[in-house]
Amino acid sequence: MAERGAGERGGRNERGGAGERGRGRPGGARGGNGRGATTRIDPSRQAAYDVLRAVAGSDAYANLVLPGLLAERELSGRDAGFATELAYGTLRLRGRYDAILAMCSSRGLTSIDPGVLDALRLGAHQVLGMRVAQHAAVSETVDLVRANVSPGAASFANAVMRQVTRADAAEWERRMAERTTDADDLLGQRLAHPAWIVRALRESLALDGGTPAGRLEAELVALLEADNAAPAVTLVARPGLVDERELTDAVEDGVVTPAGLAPTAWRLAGGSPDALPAVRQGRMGVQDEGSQLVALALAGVTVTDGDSQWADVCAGPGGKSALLGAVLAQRTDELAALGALDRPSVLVAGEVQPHRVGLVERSVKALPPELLDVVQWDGRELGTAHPGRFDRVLVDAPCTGLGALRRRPEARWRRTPADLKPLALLQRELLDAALDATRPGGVVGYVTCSPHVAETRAVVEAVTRSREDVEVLDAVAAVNAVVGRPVEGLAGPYVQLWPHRHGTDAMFLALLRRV
Ligand SMILES: C[S@@+](CC[C@H](N)C(=O)[O-])C[C@H]1O[C@@H](n2cnc3c(N)ncnc32)[C@H](O)[C@@H]1O
Repeated sequence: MAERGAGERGGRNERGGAGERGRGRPGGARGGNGRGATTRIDPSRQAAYDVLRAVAGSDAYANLVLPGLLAERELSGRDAGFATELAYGTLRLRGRYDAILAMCSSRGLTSIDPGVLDALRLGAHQVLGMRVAQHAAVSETVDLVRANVSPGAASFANAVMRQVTRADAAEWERRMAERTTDADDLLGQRLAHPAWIVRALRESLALDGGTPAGRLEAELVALLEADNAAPAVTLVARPGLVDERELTDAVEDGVVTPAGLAPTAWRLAGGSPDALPAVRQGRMGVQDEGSQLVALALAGVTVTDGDSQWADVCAGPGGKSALLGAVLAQRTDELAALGALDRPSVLVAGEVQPHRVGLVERSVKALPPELLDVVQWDGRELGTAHPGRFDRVLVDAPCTGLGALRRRPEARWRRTPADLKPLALLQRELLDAALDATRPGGVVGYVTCSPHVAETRAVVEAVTRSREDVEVLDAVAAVNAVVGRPVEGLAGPYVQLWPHRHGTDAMFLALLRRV
């Protein structure tokens, strides 16, 4: 064991001198299950392993489990960074590592103990996806299995890991190609996406007029690669709540840089967003730049004859409600100064899940309370509850989330094609209800964080075909107006943003005027 410890430290030093990380801290397992009583398990690897087990065993979300686990085990700095990269990277690239492990194991993956399989996935990521020394990755994986599963399983893990180290990533890709005839399957294995998602993304890129001619396959690869890269943290500075001086100081101090498209969007240079007082106070928040762009585009479309009644149909957890609310507050002040406010302004933010209603309330805490009406509702009933009431309505519909795969490492392996049909039906019902609740002349923004055609243009086209009171607006012009210049790679009339093209989640926006 002593030699393993030394080897392990060597491996870490190759990653940047974190040799003594985690020693003597609470949280390091010492022979879990009492089976390997003398083995000292690296706390970071144990934390990553526990995240994978939680994700597999209880449908937990890694980004919700990991922070609590790191805090509970007092892992910070490099230890926390290593555990995070190990857990998220392994979860993202799971399909790739499974394809490789299948070639290294004498048993089919489905007959391997799930705990052993997760440890092997972590080991494969250390060898093939991180710069951890091979001997360290092998011995730490074996120790993890011995401590968490059994000594017998540890020798199996040792045999598999030794096979994994016998080839480099390029050689494993060559071997994958030998075993697969389906091109989407192979691309999916290489770049760790299920084949049905590869096909769906290709279809969406093919229908997107922003995809340059002859570049479909190259764009697809760039998109899949972008899904595998951890995104930078983007903040929103809610208009009217953060003053210019505060932002200038944050830029001068190297804390943030302008994100580049939305005027409200700022990239965090590093560290925790909560370190910023404006974030703690709800004047700023963590929000993808694409989410900001689509909300600001809806808020910017010209609406005449009153603009005080806004609704956010699917509000939880409240990021877009907070941005729309801040814009509405500013607009209300401007109208009041001109004596042109016809009635009190309100943003009704509704959400079906009670606990997410609470999240919305937290998100909008910095806004004037009289401006926000946070409610629990089923958005499908909006049209009958409030016919023709609203000037602007956002439908940020529940969706597969295929546009935010880089943020939710496990999501791509959880979703199945069977999710699409019920979601598409719900999306159509929500959009229909939103149009019914909008007055003639008012505008609805239909948004998804999925680029899947079944959830985007197919929903919009099904609804617009079935009604005669809807005009499709040019959403590209609305986004360009927000950015202040033409954004490359947008074709219209809908907006489809892409991680590899725009550095945002793959958000979709359609703007519809009720006529
Ligand atoms: C994509 S999320 C919205 C994200 C939110 N707009 C934001 O920016 O923070 C979709 C939300 O719709 C909610 N939802 C699902 N079905 C709904 C329904 N029938 N009525 C209202 N909300 C619903 C989900 O619970 C989820 O919180």
